[in-house]
Amino acid sequence: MTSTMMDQLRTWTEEGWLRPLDLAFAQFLIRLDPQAPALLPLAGALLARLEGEGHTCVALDDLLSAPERLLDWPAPELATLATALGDWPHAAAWTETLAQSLCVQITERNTSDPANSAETPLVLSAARLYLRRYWRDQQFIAETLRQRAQQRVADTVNPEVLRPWLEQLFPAPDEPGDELPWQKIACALALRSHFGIITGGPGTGKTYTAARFMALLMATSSTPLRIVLAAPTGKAAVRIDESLLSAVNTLPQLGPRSDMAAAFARLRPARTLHSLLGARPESRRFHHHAANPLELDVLVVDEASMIHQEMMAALLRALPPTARLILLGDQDQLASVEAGAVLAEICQGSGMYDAETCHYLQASCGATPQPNDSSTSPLASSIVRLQRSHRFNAEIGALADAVHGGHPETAIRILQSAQTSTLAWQSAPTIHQILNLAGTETAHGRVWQAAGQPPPKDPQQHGAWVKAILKDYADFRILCALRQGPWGVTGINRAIEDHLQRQGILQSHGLWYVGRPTLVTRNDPGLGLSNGDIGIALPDPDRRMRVYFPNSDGPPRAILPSRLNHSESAWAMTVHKAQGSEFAHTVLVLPPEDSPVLSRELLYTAITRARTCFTLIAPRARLENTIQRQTRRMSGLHAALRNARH
Ligand SMILES: Nc1ncnc2c1ncn2[C@@H]1O[C@H](COP(=O)(O)OP(=O)(O)OP(=O)(O)O)[C@@H](O)[C@H]1O
Repeated sequence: MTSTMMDQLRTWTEEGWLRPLDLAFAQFLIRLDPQAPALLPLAGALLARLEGEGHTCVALDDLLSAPERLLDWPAPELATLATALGDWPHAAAWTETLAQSLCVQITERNTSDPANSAETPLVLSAARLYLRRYWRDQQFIAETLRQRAQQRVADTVNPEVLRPWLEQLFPAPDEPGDELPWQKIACALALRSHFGIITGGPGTGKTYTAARFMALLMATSSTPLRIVLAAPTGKAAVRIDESLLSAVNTLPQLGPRSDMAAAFARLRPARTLHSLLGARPESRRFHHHAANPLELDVLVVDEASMIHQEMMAALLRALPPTARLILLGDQDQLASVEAGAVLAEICQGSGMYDAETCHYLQASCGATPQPNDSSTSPLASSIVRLQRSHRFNAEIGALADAVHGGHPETAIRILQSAQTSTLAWQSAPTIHQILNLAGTETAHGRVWQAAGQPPPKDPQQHGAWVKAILKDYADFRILCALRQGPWGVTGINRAIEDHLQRQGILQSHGLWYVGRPTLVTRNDPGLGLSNGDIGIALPDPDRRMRVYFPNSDGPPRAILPSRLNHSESAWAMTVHKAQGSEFAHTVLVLPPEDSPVLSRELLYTAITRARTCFTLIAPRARLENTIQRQTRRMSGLHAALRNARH
């Protein structure tokens, strides 16, 4: 029976429906437990395959009721899978069968049984099957966040004392007609406990609010605080630096202003989470952990939707229990590339505040939401969702709302009736449209032109020339849903490079050419570069090619191309890689054929990258079913947050 199952897994691997890694994991389980039932290798291979898609567990009811929603397999393979699963048609049958294996711990069974509490590679808990490390991280995150949210900071400012400070920082309601002053509420809640989340769409004032929270901490603390800013990627770290700078400029006088401005200046530059925790090359371990915690009092992390589960666990382990953690992010954006959707899971069911919290808000903010004690998450009172965008162009905002709400007809109406150049839609896509867009009308065209000119000889002028080119490049971006294929990143990058060569603009000598935008694809601590950083290959004053990277603290950094071992061209990039960035003009290309990666969250994320102009290149049918497809990552974190431990 088990050998027949292994044959089937091998066939699926040869046909490409499972990865060699998935098969290898099934083989590993069988080596550990040769007598195991046939369900074990099947469960192991599916679990590994789905982990590769970002799920932190397999929810058995989801798998058994609708495997086609989870696995992008053709109908015959799905039918074979359904037959294979037929012997274990419900979660209880899985529990009974997998309880016979040495490889699975069933958490609901008697954990005093040594066989059951051993460090098995798999854990089955509440009808969800996990790789042990995911289960362990999930339980740790849930337990730690519950404790943090419930623990009040020792020196909380009295709400009556806080009130005039908050009135000074948030002088008027967000907008006449706004129901509640959510930014003020977010600030007051963040001050009260060791954990807080400020979520909301783009431009809703997350950084604006966080800056006021930090200013209040600085103004009211009797001792100097060690405040650290961080983000999951280098790009996002640069952006929070920039946003914070403009937020500080809008701060009212709060105590000695010059001190405050200097104190904020000392917070920069923001760190990436990898560098903050002290990532070690080729290792999952970090320099900072529970026994060697970070030395800080307050940690503010931006773009928290990009934090994957393993990173969140590492961060919480390294955080001293007395330190405050504030997460900023948009829960509706695409989740991290790696497994988990931590921010969305934590924020699920938020927006309900218990009576004690409402009492505190009334006293400190002079306004409060209705108390609601029926919340399913103990963290709900630590989370605030900001409602109104202060930056967004109305048409882009309306389109983002229609997509987020799952209304294809409304989205199409908005795109078709756009009166300004803010929105454009090409519903019969051709590669020429993309080349035209990238070539003439936009900042890319200026990059090409500038790169073709001789570089200034004077170092200062040269620095300004490089900065201007980097800025032009940062104003325009083509985003793709897919990596491969003619409508994916590789196809479009190649089409643009071929086009430039035909036009005589690009003089290519192998991989590198003047004007090549270059995306770093792996962290390189030696060079001080992070996965996702983008530079442009340009001549230095002596006409030697260097790749120049933006640097918020000074002139662009020049790196020898030969030192960039992991990089690719970046005329186009994936929506995933663009997370944490914004461009004046964003173009999104969807392929003509359907693909499971085309989801509402991906489209929402792409639209919200656009600051002033968004162009969609996609057939109508693709747009419709992209809006209809909602991705849901399987995870037990929300349930674990509700249920303390199980
Ligand atoms: N209450 C407010 N009154 C006036 N301006 C505001 C207010 N809140 C935010 N803004 C302005 O709106 C803009 C966007 O704010 P901010 O950068 O804080 O938003 P964000 O939610 O952090 O954006 P992103 O999603 O891009 O990170 C900024 O220019 C900020 O100064």
